[in-house]
Amino acid sequence: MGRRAKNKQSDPAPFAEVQSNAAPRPSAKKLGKRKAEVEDDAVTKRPSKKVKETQNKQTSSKVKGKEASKSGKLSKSKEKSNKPIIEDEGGSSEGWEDVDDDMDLEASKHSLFRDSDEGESFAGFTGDLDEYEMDGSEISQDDLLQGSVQELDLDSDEDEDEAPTIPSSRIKGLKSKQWDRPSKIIPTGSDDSSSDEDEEDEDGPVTMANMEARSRALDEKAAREAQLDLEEVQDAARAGGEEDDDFEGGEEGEEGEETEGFQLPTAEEVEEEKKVGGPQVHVVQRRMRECVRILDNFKKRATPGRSRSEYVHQLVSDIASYYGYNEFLAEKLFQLFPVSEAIEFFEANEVPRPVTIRTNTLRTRRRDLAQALINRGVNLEPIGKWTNVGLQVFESSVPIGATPEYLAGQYMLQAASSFLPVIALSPLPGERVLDMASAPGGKTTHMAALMENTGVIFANDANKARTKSLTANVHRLGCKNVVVCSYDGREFPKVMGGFDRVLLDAPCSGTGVISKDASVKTNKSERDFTLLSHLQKQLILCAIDSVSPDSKTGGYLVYSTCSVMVDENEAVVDYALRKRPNVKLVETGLEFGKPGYTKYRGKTFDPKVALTRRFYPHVHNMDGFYVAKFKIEKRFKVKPKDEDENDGRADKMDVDGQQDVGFDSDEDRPYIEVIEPLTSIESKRKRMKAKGLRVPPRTKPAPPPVT
Ligand SMILES: C[S@@+](CC[C@H](N)C(=O)[O-])C[C@H]1O[C@@H](n2cnc3c(N)ncnc32)[C@H](O)[C@@H]1O
Repeated sequence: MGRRAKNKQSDPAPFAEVQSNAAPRPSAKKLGKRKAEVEDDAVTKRPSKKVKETQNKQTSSKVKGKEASKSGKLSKSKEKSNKPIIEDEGGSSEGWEDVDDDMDLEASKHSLFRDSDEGESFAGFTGDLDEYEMDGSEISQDDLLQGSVQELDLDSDEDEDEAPTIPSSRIKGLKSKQWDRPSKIIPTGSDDSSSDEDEEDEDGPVTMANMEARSRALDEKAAREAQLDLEEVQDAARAGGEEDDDFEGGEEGEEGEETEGFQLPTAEEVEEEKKVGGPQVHVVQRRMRECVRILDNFKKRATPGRSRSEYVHQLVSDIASYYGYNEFLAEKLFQLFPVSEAIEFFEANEVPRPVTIRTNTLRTRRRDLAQALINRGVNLEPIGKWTNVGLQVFESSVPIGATPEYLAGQYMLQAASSFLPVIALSPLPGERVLDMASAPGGKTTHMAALMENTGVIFANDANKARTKSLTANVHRLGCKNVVVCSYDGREFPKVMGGFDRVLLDAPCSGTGVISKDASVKTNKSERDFTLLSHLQKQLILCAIDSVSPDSKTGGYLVYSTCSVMVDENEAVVDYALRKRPNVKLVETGLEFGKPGYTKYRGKTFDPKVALTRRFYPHVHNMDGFYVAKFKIEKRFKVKPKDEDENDGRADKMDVDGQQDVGFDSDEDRPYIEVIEPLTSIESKRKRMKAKGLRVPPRTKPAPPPVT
């Protein structure tokens, strides 16, 4: 069983849905882990709006299957529709006998499956820094070189190469509100224009000819449902259940607003709760609702004498126990959002994201792939307008990770968010590209397709074991312009430089992919974030220095993570801007995403950091992700500026200046101290030996850095 499957969570209903009079439970320590179990007991009540919409969506989902069935495509496979879409490698291939070759392919010739190249790839990784037993000061150099990369396993595990699995809840129970209907992978409230109210789903079979219209109608419906969901969550969070009718009154005229009936627990009560193993679930749920409601309008709703931080503290503590996070991480994530949005984020992490695939345009066209998969009984549709290679899979009677098309390399199983950095980088045919942390190759193979198998991509990953799956994917997808290598990214550009474009899809905490790997909820500590941010800062400087400012066609770096943490994103980007005055941030070219923070908890970043993009599960229905794009210019000499005048930043591109741009400021020292030993001749010799390369004689000086 894959890691994803192991970490799979059931899909509990939003806390707001569980009535506060649910049957009391004796103890609720580790509530998060037992949440689903608890909810079985709890009386659930869905707001009427929700019920209606849910019925619609279920109908719609069924209708899709019915349509396909009518067209003769799913007649047998429908019976098997409860089978997993994707099975572990070696999973069965049953369902293939359902293939119907009679589909009128001509009908598909026009319409939505425009061919093109974009998007791809899989989502991030999640590393477990706890496995890396090191204590800051006692790290040996070799540990830092190899341990930090390989033992940390700073890689995403929800990879397309590893027998893709879908949590069974996606297929069987249809519990997930986001899964059991075609929820759209786009920003909510997007630019969908057209049209008719409720286009009927039952008016005929799905064909390639009518699929675009159908798809649009479903998208619209999904957008409406998403909006209703959002409103519902917000209402529930604010109003705290139907008994709290005071919220409807709005902000005005609430003078005598009801605050009675809920009091924060006293220290003694908290102690009592602890003694009996923690609070009961319904107590936690009610307290969370009340805290959200009060924090939403603290002045009017708080109990006199209680501070805002007391409510926040209680809410964070309850979030941690309810959703199963450690308190440190619950608080760090909570701080990212306004109060009720934070709840939406935590809720979204309980729900799996849609299954998506990327067409490999080196092997096929999207419409042909869609047709082939429809013929096999796969229910799918294009992801959204922002990608012309992505398909979202709703249900399938065959394992999506083992179809003949998959094995023939016609597609990659990839999270929609992983398409984004490659779209932002937009490598061109004939270019020289570095993918600095590339395994298992979702983004590498996407880039190879955009480059039409020309030029060259150096696909590097420090973890040698992971380069095996990278190589396998490169072969399966027919990428002929890829050279796989395994260096610590911090050795670039000394290993090689002069790239037109570089992608640094950095090792990160995986806080954007908690729905795929729930272990992140409990295995991250403050020290992990410090170490990761440190590594990311080292890597980004090396990535910048690997780009050729003289590139005729490019000169770009894209930095991405599957983390939502500011320390791993904006703080790293801002650091790079300060350390390398020859780079500037540019538009990512992505049509959606929230702007990066320019101010966060007392820190101020370069205003241009707003050009970077954040993606969230609760907003975009995709994994949490971050994308920044830099243009690298020539390294002119710069004149140091008066610290006071310029916030310590060098005056960029002042050719009359004196001081070269470099690493050698005091601020860099802690980073250099780690890098330097790693690039010493001796450790280089060791690494070369380990790789089976010929080691140069000891007298030979190390090659000069490539600039
Ligand atoms: C987020 S994953 C990359 C996913 C990949 N870009 C894809 O789309 O398939 C991060 C990768 O960074 C690698 N890594 C960790 N530390 C590294 C380092 N110092 N240098 C290069 N790669 C590193 C991990 O082995 C992991 O494969």
